[in-house]
Amino acid sequence: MSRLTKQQILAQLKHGLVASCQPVDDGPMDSPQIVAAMAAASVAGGAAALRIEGIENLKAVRAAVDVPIIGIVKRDLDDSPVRITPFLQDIDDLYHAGADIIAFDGTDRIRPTTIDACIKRIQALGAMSMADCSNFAEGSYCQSLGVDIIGSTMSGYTGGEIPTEPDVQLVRDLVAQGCCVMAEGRYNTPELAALAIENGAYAVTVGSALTRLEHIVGWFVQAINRRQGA
Ligand SMILES: CC(=O)N[C@H](C=O)[C@@H](O)[C@H](O)[C@H](O)COP(=O)(O)O
Repeated sequence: MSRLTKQQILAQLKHGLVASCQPVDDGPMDSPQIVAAMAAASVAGGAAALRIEGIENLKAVRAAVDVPIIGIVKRDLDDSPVRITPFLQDIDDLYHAGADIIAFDGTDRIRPTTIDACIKRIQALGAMSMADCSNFAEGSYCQSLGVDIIGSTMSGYTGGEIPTEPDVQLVRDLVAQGCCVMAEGRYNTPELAALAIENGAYAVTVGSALTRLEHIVGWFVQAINRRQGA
């Protein structure tokens, strides 16, 4: 498989929309064929890149599109809250399935593999790295270790109530620190996605609002029910 260079990937990503095609687990759309169709439809709509979970999904998407793919593997571990690409083997598998950028959890929590080891493995393979962080300290730390892209992905997901709005302030702070920032997490409308870019994000990733049909339908139903006082 021919691979994009880092320069080509960054040029393609710049100020672009990344469509995260992650169906609801075990839902009716959770199959590689459907994920590949979502990915192709997203590219047809103008997505600059894709974020894909799981090796089988990644292989199916790689065969269907040419745009850069951010690959992740999600696991539920017994002894760590870290879910996104926790093992070095996951990194190898994602690379060989065709990921251009490999994202991993960059939070400061108990984890099976150090952040440093993840970065070194991704670099050794020649892929680009992305750290999914929840706050400024984590983002700065990952940046200091040489991660290519810092994502705001985990903001709001490491404890407490999940906010409804995206963490635009974190994007601003990381940009001011000199990071190449992927705004991600709850950018649920076109206006919010545009706001991320306005605030200096290199690119913005949108998932639920594009590809989790159960969530989207639920938002509409809830709005109707609220209006009716239900
Ligand atoms: C916290 C976590 O595990 N986030 C995941 C990371 O891959 C996905 O579940 C999100 O859908 C993705 O980050 C995009 O965000 P949103 O769906 O809000 O547009």
